Amino acid sequence: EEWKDRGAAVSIQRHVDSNGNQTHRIVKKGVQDFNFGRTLGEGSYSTVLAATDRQTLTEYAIKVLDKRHIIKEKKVKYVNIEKNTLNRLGDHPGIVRLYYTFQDERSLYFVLDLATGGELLGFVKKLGSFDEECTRFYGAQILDAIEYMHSKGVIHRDLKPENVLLDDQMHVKITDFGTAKILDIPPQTRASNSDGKPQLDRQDQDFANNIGIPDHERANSFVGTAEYVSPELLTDKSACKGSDLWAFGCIIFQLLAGRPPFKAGNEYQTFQKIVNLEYQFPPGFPAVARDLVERLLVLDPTKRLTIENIKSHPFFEGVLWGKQLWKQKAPRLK
Ligand SMILES: Nc1ncnc2c1ncn2[C@@H]1O[C@H](COP(=O)(O)OP(=O)(O)OP(=O)(O)O)[C@@H](O)[C@H]1O
Ligand SMILES: O=C(O)[C@@H]1CCC(=O)N(CCc2ccc(Cl)cc2)[C@H]1c1ccccc1Cl
Repeated sequence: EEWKDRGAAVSIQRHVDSNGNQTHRIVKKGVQDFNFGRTLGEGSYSTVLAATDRQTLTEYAIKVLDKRHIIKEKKVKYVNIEKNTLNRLGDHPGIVRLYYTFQDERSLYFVLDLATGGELLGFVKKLGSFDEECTRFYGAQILDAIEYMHSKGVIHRDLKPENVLLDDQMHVKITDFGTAKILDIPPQTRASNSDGKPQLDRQDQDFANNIGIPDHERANSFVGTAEYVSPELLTDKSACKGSDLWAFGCIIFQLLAGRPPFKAGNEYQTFQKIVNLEYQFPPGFPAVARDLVERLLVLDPTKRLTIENIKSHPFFEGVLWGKQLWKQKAPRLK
């Protein structure tokens, strides 16, 4: 009973030992197991604090969500989406990893990778814009992480430089999965109940209840950050994997130009520019990068470059994809 009042959670850590045998360790972590340090930042429903695990001295970022506030703002669904998505995406160097979750009477806690470098946006603002080499490196890491997400049936839906964090090696760590979309949850049917019908769990039940309801009629149909929203999300309210590649095109443009392609006085005008594909390249925008961006910022998502096409585009010539990409030194941002 002791673990209940310590707000601890029992979590199963999958462990693969040196000769590849998989074991499971029962790990019980709670608030008492960490020394909380400085505030790294604040979200609408959350505070993120640096923290050290008192046993292992490992440093983490712990995202603390206020239950009362979440319930009041009707964001409980997003909390579950963030947790379920992060649990699915536990094994990629370019995605913030979720180690534990636990709660106490007031808060929910997400123990995450600590990204000490802060947001990519900060560096773009500080430097004005990136040169081609830096854009290639950060673009490649972001694309590699998107490829992994999509392979796990996850669409981020709100990719932007604020959600691309950097770790102590200045490597990419993508965060903020509360508004992600999990595709085709394979209906895991449980042991069938009395009348022999397969028993669906809540997640599948929820999915099954909503299936066939187009996004725009679904209560929580979500729109990302204006500048990076894809045209299909604005016109028929449905996001697809291509929506993340539209946002990727906006990010590549912004790293080189120092501003996003679609920006107007207010959200409505920004949306108009997007659906009318109204954007201009600044003078001096590199031609190879321009070609890549022009093939990503395409209104019809089925006509956009696929991840494979992007990886073999001349702009990414020479990039070593896969594990190599994450072992190399980040180019100095200048
Ligand atoms: N793993 C992390 N390591 C370091 N800093 C982080 C980490 N996660 C979030 N932060 C920082 O903490 C701040 C709050 O992040 P959080 O995800 O809680 O809210 P948000 O998504 O930025 O805001 P909102 O909830 O309004 O979208 C952000 O500025 C972010 O840069
Ligand atoms: O899904 C889980 O892992 C557990 C299941 C048991 C549980 O009670 N919670 C918290 C559910 C919850 C979600 C939102 C609010 Cl505002 C309050 C409680 C879930 C939870 C615990 C800690 C952190 C996040 C979550 Cl979703």
